[in-house]
Amino acid sequence: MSFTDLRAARKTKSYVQSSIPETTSNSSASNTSDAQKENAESTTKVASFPELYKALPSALEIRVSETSGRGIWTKASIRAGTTILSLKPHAAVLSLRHLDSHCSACFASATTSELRRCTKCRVVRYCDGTCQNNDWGMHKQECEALQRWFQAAPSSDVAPPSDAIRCMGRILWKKKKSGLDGVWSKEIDSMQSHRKSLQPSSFETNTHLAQALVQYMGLSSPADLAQFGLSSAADLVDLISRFTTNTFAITDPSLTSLGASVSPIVALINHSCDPNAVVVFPRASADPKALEPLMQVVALRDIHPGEEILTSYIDTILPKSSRVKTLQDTYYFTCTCSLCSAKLEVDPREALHCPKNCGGSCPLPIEDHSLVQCTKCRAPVQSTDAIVDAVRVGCEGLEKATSLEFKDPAKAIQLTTNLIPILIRAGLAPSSHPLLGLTRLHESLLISSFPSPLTQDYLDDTIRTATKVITGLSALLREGHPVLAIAYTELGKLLAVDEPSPKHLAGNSGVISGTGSEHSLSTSTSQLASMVASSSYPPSGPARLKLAYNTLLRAREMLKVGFGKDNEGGAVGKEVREMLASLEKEISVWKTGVRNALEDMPKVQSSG
Ligand SMILES: C[S@@+](CC[C@H](N)C(=O)[O-])C[C@H]1O[C@@H](n2cnc3c(N)ncnc32)[C@H](O)[C@@H]1O
Repeated sequence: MSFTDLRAARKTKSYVQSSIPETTSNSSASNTSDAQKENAESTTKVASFPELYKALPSALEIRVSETSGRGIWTKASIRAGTTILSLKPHAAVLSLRHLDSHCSACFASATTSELRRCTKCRVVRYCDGTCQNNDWGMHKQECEALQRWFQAAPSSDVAPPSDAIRCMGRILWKKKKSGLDGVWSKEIDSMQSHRKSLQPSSFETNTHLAQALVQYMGLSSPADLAQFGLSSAADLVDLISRFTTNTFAITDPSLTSLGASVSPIVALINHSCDPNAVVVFPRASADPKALEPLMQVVALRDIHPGEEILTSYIDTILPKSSRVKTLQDTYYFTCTCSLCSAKLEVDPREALHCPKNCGGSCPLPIEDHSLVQCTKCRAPVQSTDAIVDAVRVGCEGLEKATSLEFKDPAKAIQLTTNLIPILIRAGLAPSSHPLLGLTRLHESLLISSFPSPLTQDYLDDTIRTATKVITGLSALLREGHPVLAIAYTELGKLLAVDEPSPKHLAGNSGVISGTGSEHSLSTSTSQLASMVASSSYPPSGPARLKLAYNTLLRAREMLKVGFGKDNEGGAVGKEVREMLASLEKEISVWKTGVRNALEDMPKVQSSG
């Protein structure tokens, strides 16, 4: 058992003994066998808190493992696309960027003028009085705290506190309101903390956060802390550690991050870089006002009885070294999942095309002058130092462009435009890091900067970029993964946009070279990869419509997995169904037009 395992085991003990991690002594699990015994007993002891986790369906159970502490296992078979858990988070807040464009209660998006702003704090906005009333229990004290925050601010342009601070504020006020011994509070207190393992840098960050939280909540003495079940500043740092380990990003149905949320039940799920389930917010509840934001855990593949439900805490398109670092820095464990322990000859996240184009691939060289060759034809890769340099520059550029995405999109797009060709010339496969990250960012920048009027070249360039994103993602993600489903949806939508100056009207038939006819417009990854390499891609006119239709059909199937089949892929699934219906009409109008034209043709010929 590694040190990390032992540490995870200790955490299990702390939960089992008191359900309040901060009271655990570090010396209580001083050796591996003690820890193993304690973990073995934990399953029974978890059951001794029957009042907690009532929302867990009976087909699921909490078990404790030596390596990862508590987790959720299934007793029944679960089919891909099944919604395993569906619940409202204990607490949720919008990030600063979305406070003016989304309702702070149900998280629906709207224009700023459609939303009603709270007249007192002037920070949060709501769809209407119903949403405002629904949120009042949470917002009441938050509202006073926000007013205090601005009164104490040195200038009028000070931003509200970060989403982490506002979310922790909501948690503490709700704990007090619902009773420190109540189920709600106990579930929050039972979430795993890594206070004792904090790195010095994280400790410093958490201490700063603690200071901001104290200021925001207007706490000035230990007595003030006691009302929230906290007895010292160390308890506050512990709350922050628990928050960091157990927070989920709230996303909209297209996976744009909207803010932060905490759900103690969903936080019981352990991590895998090759997950069998995913956490999404499909926005498909029957009563959006009261139930949203509804958090759902959906099965990405069939899961068998006795299997653990595992989601990914991080972006799995990243190479192993980045995943290991993030998991260690933020979650304090070393991942031993099937992907991390697989001995891959070439990881598609770090792959080069064969220099002889034999169809094989080569691992990325990791240092200058390292010897790499194609795993199929054994052709050696030349100029490895130039490739290493290109990757380094690409990684730095990706970081910079990501930080500029909203602050200075023109600069960000300049960076992605310059860097992508460098990495392509270096031979990186579309699924390789940082090429895939840059291509995804480039697509999203192109879409958000659509010129008015839109030009054919700009639209076609965006379509080519979206196609390359799918080619890269398909090598890494399971069919039906929500990220892939949204990528197909984006491409389908782009293909369905009215062409500003259609090529087919300028004499181009709209048939893609290499595909023969519009009937062979397949959306398989290999077909998309060969299409995007052709100079006549994307097609124009009817062939484009047909490709849009096929792409959206594929997206609909994937959305039904990634966002749940019960709700037919959530809000995006619904939008795609509507688009398919209107494309069907467009295609049939076009077919009728062609038929009529063909029927008219002989008459024209005979009269001539
Ligand atoms: C969100 S919690 C998951 C539930 C947690 N196991 C518990 O007992 O409350 C995240 C923490 O669980 C542990 N964990 C999650 N996945 C793990 C894994 N694959 N291997 C080892 N530890 C893991 C780590 O300590 C991590 O910080």
